Amino acid sequence: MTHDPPQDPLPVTRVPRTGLPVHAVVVGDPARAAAVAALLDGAEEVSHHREYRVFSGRWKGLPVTVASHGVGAPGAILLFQELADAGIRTILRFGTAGALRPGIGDGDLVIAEAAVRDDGVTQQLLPPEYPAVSAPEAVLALQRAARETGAPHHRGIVWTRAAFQPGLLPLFSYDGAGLAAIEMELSALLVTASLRGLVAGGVVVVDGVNADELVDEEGTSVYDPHREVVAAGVERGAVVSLEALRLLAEGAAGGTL
Ligand SMILES: O=P(O)(O)O[C@H]1O[C@H](CO)[C@@H](O)[C@H]1O
Ligand SMILES: O=c1cc[nH]c(=O)[nH]1
Repeated sequence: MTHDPPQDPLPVTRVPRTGLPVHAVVVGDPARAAAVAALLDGAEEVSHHREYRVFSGRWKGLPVTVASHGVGAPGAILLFQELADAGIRTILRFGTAGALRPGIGDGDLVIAEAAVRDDGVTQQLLPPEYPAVSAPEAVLALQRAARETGAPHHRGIVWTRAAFQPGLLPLFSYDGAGLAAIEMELSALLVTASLRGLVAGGVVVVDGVNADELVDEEGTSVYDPHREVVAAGVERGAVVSLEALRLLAEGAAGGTL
């Protein structure tokens, strides 16, 4: 899984300008990118610069790209933009998140229908009224893949929030708004996809919430991604993401919204 440096790479992420498979799974953690790539046939590392580690391979015959974007939307959006520049057409984010809604447990998957744009970067690109929405076919593909894989899953709006650690300011309360999960990059992907004409969506594995006031003790716990229940969810989520990409490529998402 080694690589020669790509010729004429894109400037920030150093991904190759041409030749990447057009369907991609993106994850925060470079080690998770390697773990997802290990599920592929013929996986090869294409490039690795900063937090941006990129693999290509085949999932059930479909050529796919797997890439890491690091923590935080301002850095992640640079990968999303450069993947679009490299000709990628479909991007699913496979991340981790805290659950915000009762009934969503650790290790469960949350399929994003949309995201709150609290990401710390897209506010500088376009007005706050602009929505961050998943492609409906991406929602359906992820839902069908989760059902067929037997992965416990939920659907809902995700809160993308730039600050992970609590500070002195109180957290805005979305009580009553029905948000499903909190993470840090998805809205930047969804906005980029709308601006660039890509198909995008996201699925996150619940690993606990990093803010005491958000913890729902009946469902999710305090933040601890290093548990067996999370590892099992990540294994299921990796397969769900790749399978959803395949359904999207075949135009076979199916199901009802
Ligand atoms: O597991 P990933 O994909 O990195 O996602 C979540 O985990 C990180 C925080 O620990 C943030 O990037 C957040 O969005
Ligand atoms: O970004 C994240 C990820 C997991 N849990 C959180 O509360 N936030």
